Amino acid sequence: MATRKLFTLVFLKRQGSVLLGLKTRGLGKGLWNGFGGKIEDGESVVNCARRELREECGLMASDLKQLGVVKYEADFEECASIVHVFTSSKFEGEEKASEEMNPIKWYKYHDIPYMQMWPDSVSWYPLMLQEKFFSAHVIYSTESTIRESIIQEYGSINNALKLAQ
Ligand SMILES: Nc1[nH]c(=O)nc2c1ncn2[C@H]1C[C@H](O)[C@@H](COP(=O)(O)OP(=O)(O)OP(=O)(O)O)O1
Repeated sequence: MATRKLFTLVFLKRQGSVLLGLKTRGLGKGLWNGFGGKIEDGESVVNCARRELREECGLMASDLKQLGVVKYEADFEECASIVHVFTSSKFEGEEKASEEMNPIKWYKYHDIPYMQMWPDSVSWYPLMLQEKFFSAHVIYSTESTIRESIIQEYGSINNALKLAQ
């Protein structure tokens, strides 16, 4: 079986806005995104989501809910990436930028800067913003060109999780 890298990605929501950060380094540098990163050995998916959120924007979420799974493949890479997507609208702590995400900013849903984000974001953010359960399977042919994208909406997270198996 091809190797896979596992990630989390968290979106905090407040009154029609979502908190995004500008990534300063590594994968997705220079692009706005939610908060997340690689799942460490022995770490549960939800604990990774909590940890990365706190590390990258200073906030702690008390009701993280998994909405979806995004699977990324690329014609020029052996390894697939599985991203577990969460949301929360209950959080506390001191909101602050970090070394990895700077600045951080609340964006109204209609003002999300899709032109400065991963090209696949626009295809599944609408489901995520509406709190729908979903899966997205995205295949890139170059770093900025999507060759194929299959987005599906479900009644529960269980079907979406099949993409992570
Ligand atoms: N095509 C894509 N579209 C998207 O919206 N998010 C993506 C994506 N590919 C990866 N991501 C997300 C997953 C994850 O939340 C983040 C990348 O995580 P990183 O590589 O920064 O992980 P870490 O924070 O563990 O890294 P370091 O601390 O720098 O080692 O970007």
